[in-house]
Amino acid sequence: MARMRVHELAKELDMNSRELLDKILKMGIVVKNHMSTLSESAVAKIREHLQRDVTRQVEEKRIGRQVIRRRKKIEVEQPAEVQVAGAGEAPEVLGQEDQKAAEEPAATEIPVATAAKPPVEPEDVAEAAKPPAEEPTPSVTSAAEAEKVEEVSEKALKTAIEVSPVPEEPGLGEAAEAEAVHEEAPAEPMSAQEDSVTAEAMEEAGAEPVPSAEKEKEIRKAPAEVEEETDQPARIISRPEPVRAAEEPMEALAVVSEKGEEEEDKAKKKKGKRRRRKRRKDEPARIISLPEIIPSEPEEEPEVPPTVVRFLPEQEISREPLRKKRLRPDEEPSGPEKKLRKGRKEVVGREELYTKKELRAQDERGKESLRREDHGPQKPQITVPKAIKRRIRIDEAITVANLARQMGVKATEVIKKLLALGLPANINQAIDFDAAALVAAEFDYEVEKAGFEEEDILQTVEDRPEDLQPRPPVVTVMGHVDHGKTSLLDAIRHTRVIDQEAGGITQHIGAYFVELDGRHITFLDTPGHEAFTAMRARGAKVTDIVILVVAADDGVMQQTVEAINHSKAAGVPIMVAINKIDKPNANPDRVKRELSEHGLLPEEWGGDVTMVEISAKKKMGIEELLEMVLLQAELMELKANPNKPARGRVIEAKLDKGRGPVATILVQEGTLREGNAYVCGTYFGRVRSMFNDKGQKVTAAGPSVPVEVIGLSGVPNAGDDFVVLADEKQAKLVAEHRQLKAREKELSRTTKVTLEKLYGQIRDGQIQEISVILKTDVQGSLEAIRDSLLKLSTPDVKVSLIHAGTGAISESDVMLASASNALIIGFNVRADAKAQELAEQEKVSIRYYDVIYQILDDIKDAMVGLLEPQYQEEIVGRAEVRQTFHISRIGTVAGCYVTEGKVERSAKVRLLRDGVVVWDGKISSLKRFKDDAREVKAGFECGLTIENFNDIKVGDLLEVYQMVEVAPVLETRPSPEDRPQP
Ligand SMILES: Nc1nc2c(ncn2[C@@H]2O[C@H](COP(=O)(O)OP(=O)(O)OP(=O)(O)O)[C@@H](O)[C@H]2O)c(=O)[nH]1
Repeated sequence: MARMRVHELAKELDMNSRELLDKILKMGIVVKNHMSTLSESAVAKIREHLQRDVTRQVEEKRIGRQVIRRRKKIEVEQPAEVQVAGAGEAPEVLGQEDQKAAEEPAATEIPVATAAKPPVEPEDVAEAAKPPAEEPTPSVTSAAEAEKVEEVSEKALKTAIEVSPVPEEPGLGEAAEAEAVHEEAPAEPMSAQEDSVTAEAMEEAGAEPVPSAEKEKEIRKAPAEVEEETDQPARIISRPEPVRAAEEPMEALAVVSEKGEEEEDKAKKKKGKRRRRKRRKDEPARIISLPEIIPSEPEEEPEVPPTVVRFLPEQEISREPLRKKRLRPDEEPSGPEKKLRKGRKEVVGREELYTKKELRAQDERGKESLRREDHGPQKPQITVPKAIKRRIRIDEAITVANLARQMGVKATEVIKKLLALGLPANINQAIDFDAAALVAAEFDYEVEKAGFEEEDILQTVEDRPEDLQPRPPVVTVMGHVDHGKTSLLDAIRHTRVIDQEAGGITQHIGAYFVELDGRHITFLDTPGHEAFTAMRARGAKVTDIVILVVAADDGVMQQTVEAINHSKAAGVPIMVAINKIDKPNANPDRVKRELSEHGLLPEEWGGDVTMVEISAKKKMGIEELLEMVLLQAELMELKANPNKPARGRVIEAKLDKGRGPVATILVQEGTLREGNAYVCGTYFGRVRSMFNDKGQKVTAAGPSVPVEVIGLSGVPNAGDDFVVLADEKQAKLVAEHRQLKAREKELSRTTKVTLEKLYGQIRDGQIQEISVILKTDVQGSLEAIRDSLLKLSTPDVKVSLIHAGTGAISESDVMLASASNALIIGFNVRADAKAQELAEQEKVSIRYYDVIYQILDDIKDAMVGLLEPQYQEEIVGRAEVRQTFHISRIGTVAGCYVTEGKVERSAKVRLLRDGVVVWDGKISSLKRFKDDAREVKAGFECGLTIENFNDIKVGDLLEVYQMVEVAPVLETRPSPEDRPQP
């Protein structure tokens, strides 16, 4: 027999571990608790001691005639006194079994084991050894109970059970008792003596000593190891699980007894399902080897309470710090625990991850973020561009779309603002600088006039004085009609150009280059002040000297004066050529006198105007005139720098069938060469080839030299500039920019006033008067029409005569009309082609008449249109209400009888009650029976409803009326200030 533990021995002896423990202690054998190991000699001693105390008796009692109750009777003798180390009290002696007590329910039979209580009967002990939870309250009178008692008694023959004085609770079974012992065990400190005894006993068995209490605690803290042990069959038994606590003694008894399978099986059956399950799980062989294994593994120390063993691992693991760096070397997991950690998903608390300091820091940060959240989430903020970015550069006009894009707003917003400003425009329409500035201000943007960007490219460098060289003068001929301008140019050309050329074929290029004694003069073959003005209107200042031709026989005429004025305005010096001196009625002095009246005083009269008497027809005084021109040029010190890229002006341009666009360019400065890249107006290109005024091909043209240039991408306008650039790319850039500007300008150009639009413009407050430019064929009709027009003026609308004159409608007239927003009336005259073209460009309205009263009627109608429309009430019909109906959703329907005229669906209605107007509104519905009607005539009945009015009563009178527009009547009384002008 090997060593045994107390509880195993108790099981073998079929008695309570506590009781056995007490008995052992009383025997003087030092044990700590029921798990303490007993040496072989101690076991033998205990057995011997207990067996002596048990005697077997069978008690028979006749209950009836045929019934004899036979009971096993265990008589417990007074055990021999054993000296118990450390226990001063004498062992208790069990008294005789009370017969009656056996018949009482087991629950009540279980004695409360206290030191003061009487001994417990053997039957009671046997009963108490069974798990009370599985055993119903037995009735000792039943046969089954008799058998049970008999079996227990048989076991009791081998064992002596001594009831210990350990306190018990009534009804508490062995299992609970055992568990209580288990739980108490760890708390009980093991004395040094006990340790030594236990260790000694273990040494005898060749096993390792039982670990100390401290060690045991450490083992409990190593849950993984304990958990791992559960996989080892031999150790399962050694682990005092709570569910098995009550079974352990019985199991041990069964194993150790080896009395036969029968006894064991019987015992198993009585233990119920849990017992059977245990048996299936545990293999006998392992159980047998139990004693040898237990001491070899200190961590198997079954001192650990079952509850602790079961739940401790996870608790302990969860408390394990996650971070390895925090682990001390002795805390490092190893072996099974390490494996366990690998395979298990661990839940680690925040407190285990961070130190207290870190946690405090995190809490502070959390509070800070909460404080920030208190302010609410940040909303997207609309960033306002800097002031420098809120400036928009506009040349002369800008499209609505472009403006909106530059401001970063929707085009519709811009259009709305424009409408609010009274400037209706669509998205593609260009608005001028002023309108753009107004709209931009609405969006907090500034508009600044963009310095012409191309100026950055077309840089004009001031020439140094030493670079300047004398250049030929450029001369324009002006004069009144038929005074001989063309004849003069022809005379110069023939004498100075054609006559010198062999062959005499001169190509007309609009300019002549005349040589006189090695000196040159450039004549522009565009006589007349219209062209001069047109050139000037484009900013082209090409003429150095004006030759004013005045016929000696005719004197100063209207266009002579205009030419004088135009020249003076341009600041161009004038030289006078008194022509037709060959005529007999020529009177040069009269001409000089008349010219002096216009500020041109001849030199011989002390003035500064050179006057040369010539005859174009007779070619007289031509060279003298040229000499005087050259002299004038010398006085003017006309100079230019020929050593730089050329700049010039377009004198004339046309589309040649064979050569494409051809332009006559007057080089004003620099030298134009073949191959030069240039920009000309809105076109660009390279100079493919050049020809002079004689049709000769040239490779270079200096200042004041007219050349015909081929290689243009389009036909430019007269007066356009011509600039040579470094490369064609730059030229293209400038040209495209100009095209864009021209387009915007064209789009922004508002149509000038027309007679048809006058009314609208006056109504919108744009026009308070009608401006007219009158051109007639004769002076007489001019005066008649002028007086009639001025008489049309009324206090509401004023007719303003901007300009009146005889002759065809000229470009000047168109330009004037464009500038003054006037319309042109031509009486028996027409506009010339250029004027017509210009009028189309400038959107100037020209109206032609041949009957005076038609002019007056049209103007009068236009003026009438200017007046606010007037409306007059017209009664359509009358009706009386004879019945009313109220219909939900519709309201009150008036059943009426039309007494007069008719009732119209679209008409207005006035409701009269006792002669008082109660309501004035519109008819909302009109029905004839059930059908909608457009009108109901007198003598018929109808039903009608009035818009937004339901208080219709029987007897009300309805007056149906409509507002009719009445033509306004103009007051014929002229304004005092609108007297006919001289
Ligand atoms: N006797 C005489 N007749 C001249 C002279 N110069 C021009 N004429 C005549 O005057 C008329 C008009 O001459 P133009 O050269 O056409 O005059 P213009 O100024 O060019 O006329 P417009 O082009 O209509 O403005 C022609 O019949 C010429 O023959 C001249 O010196 N003496």
